[in-house]
This record gives sequence, structure tokens and C-alpha cells, in this order.
Amino acid sequence: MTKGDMLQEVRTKDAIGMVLAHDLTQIIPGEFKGRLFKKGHVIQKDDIPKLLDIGKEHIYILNLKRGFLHENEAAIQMANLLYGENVECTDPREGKVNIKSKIHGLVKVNADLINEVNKIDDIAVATLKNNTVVEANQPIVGTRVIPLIVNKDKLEQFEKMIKQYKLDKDRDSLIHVKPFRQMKVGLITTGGEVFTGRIKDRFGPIVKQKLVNLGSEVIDQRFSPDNTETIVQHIYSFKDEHVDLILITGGMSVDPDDRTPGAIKQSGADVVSYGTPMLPGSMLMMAYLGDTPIMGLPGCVMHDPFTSFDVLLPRICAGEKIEKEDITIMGYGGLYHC
Ligand SMILES: Nc1nc2c(c(=O)[nH]1)N[C@H]1C(S)=C(S)[C@@H](COP(=O)(O)OP(=O)(O)OC[C@H]3O[C@@H](n4cnc5c(N)ncnc54)[C@H](O)[C@@H]3O)O[C@H]1N2
Ligand code: MOO
Repeated sequence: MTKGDMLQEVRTKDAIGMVLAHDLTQIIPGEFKGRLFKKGHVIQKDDIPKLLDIGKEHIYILNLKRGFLHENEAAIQMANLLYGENVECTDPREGKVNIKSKIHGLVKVNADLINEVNKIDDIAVATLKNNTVVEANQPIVGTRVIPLIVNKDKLEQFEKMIKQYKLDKDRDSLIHVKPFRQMKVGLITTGGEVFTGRIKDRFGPIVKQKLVNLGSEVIDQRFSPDNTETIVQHIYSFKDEHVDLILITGGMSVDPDDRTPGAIKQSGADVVSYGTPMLPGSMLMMAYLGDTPIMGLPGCVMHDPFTSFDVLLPRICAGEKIEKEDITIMGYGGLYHC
């Protein structure tokens, strides 16, 4: 039994009353791309000119045999194997099933596994990148098979790979979305020029907004001159107040007045990394004082819309601990702007 035996090609003009074997797509550049006819549609006389307009002089009538799957069924099975917490699958359209997020959160997807399953011929799984921030209802995965009819072997191979991965990693789910915690954040703004009122603070409002966007809040902002002891005292007082995260702005670079990295070290915090291989944001420091994350934020965070801070902050808000390797892998693909 070949695929050809299961697909009967019929001239569109002779197809009145017959049943479509798959969704049919219309594309009008700049105006429309979507399903014009749904799989299972019974072709009417009025449909003939519309079908000819989208270039269909012939259509397929389907006679599916054992051991094979229709593209819609295959896409559903793939999506069902992949999805985990806080996501849901859409109905198939044009042979594709989307997995959408149910919440505002952080996408978790394993790149190695996705690269492996896509080595199976006829399988196509397209995902967002790991650790992307998503809104509720945003698609995070699209699954489909390439032919209209696919051998069940391909799906069995896919299922085996996924199950093995779950066993190896001791995981219930593959692609899922982590919710953000509502964190209370202490903000320390350094810089003599701001402390003395020579210039207005422009850093605070930007950091506060980034936290609000992730469902957290700055509970207090304290200002400090370029003085190590004062910065350390502010760190301790926020720690005593049990904030979930301490952020320190400015003073992260190489000038004699740049005291922030030294102050973070002097507080006794464990420094995960001073320096982040991403531009902008290369002077960021990541540290932990006990369980409390501390980040030293360089001036570019105030200026550039997307820096290393925007990569790491959502992960911290999702409850993840940042390790050295999380930082070192940021260099590849990490040149945004410099
Ligand atoms: N020779 C080198 N120069 C620079 C390096 C380097 O490695 N070698 N790194 C560069 C990078 S990367 C960054 S980012 C910047 C800024 O680093 P800092 O965090 O030390 O920033 P500051 O020196 O404290 O301030 C820079 C600039 O921003 C103004 N500022 C700071 N805080 C505020 C605030 N709260 N409100 C308004 N304006 C603020 C400050 O007045 C300065 O004009 O260094 C590069 N240079
Ligand atoms: O910390 Mo700086 O941006 O690399 O601009």
C-alpha cells in the first residue's frame, strides 16, 4: 500500500459532492493568509471558481489505510506528547497544531530535544527559544508533519524519543511555562551626581517599570554616594527586611568612583559572575547573599531597551537560581548593540 493508493486525484471541475482531504490555504500578500476550505468540506458548485482562483485544478480525495495518519491527527498526537503545565493545544488548522501559553510567564523548552526530534524525516516542531517571556494566549510551539499522510512509524519514533527524554530527565512535561512570583525588590541607586541632586534619577523609573512588567515591585529606592560602606549598609538593611531581590544601579565600570562591584563583594555575597558576555550589559554582576539575589546594573540598563538584565531578570522572577554557566552561554548570539 503506497500513499498514492490512498490519495485519489480528482479534477476540481468534477469534484462537486466530494469530500476534501485536507485544509486548503489562500494567500493574498499583505491581506490574508489562512484556511479557505476546511478538511472534510463537501465541495459545492459555487466552490469551483474559488478553488481555481487559488490554483487548485485538482484536489485529493482521501482513502486512509491502516498504518498511516492524516496530517491533522499526526500534529495533534505530537502536540499532546510535548505539552506540560500552563499551556494548551489549539485545534488543527492546515495540518498544524499550536501550543499556546495559558499565562504570562517564562517558556521552558529543551533545545537539544527539539533538535533531535526534528532529525526524524517528515516531523516539524518549531518553538520559541528557551526562557522567552510570553503573554497569555501567545503561541509557543507549532507542530506538523510535512506530507499529507504520514507513516505511523514516524510518530512512534517521535513518541519513543520524548518518553526516553522524560525518563532520563525525570520530568512529567516537556514544554511548559513557569509563572512569575510577585517579588519585593530593594533598589539602591549609586552615583554622587544623583545623590547630591546635580542630575535627576533616570535609572529608578526604568528598573521599576521592568519589574512591574513581570508582576513584581520595588518596595523602596535608597540613594547612595560613591561610597562602599554606604552601599554595603543599604544591602544589609534590605537583607534584614527580607526583600526577594536587591538591585544596585550605576558604578559598575572602571572609573575610580565605580564602587558597586566592590561593595557587593564586601557584603559577603557569593559572586556568580562579574561580567556578562552580552552587549549591552557586559558590566552586570550577579551575586547571592545567602538566598537573596543581588544584581549590579551597569548604566546601559537605563539606556538600552534590551540588555543582559532583561535576559536574567525574568528567570529570577520565575524562581530560578542563576549559575555561572547560565551567564557564560549568553555570549553566543549575545551581540545586540554596542
Ligand atoms: N574604559 C571603559 N569604559 C567603559 C567601560 C569599560 O569597561 N571600560 N564599560 C562601559 C559600559 S559597558 C557601561 S554600561 C558604562 C557605564 O557603566 P557604569 O555602571 O559604571 O555607569 P556610571 O559610570 O555610574 O554612569 C554612567 C552614566 O550614566 C549616568 N547615570 C548613572 N546613574 C544614573 C541615574 N540613576 N540617573 C541618571 N543618570 C545616571 C551617569 O551620570 C553617567 O553619565 O561604562 C562604559 N565605559
Ligand atoms: O554594561 Mo555595558 O552595556 O556592556 O554597555
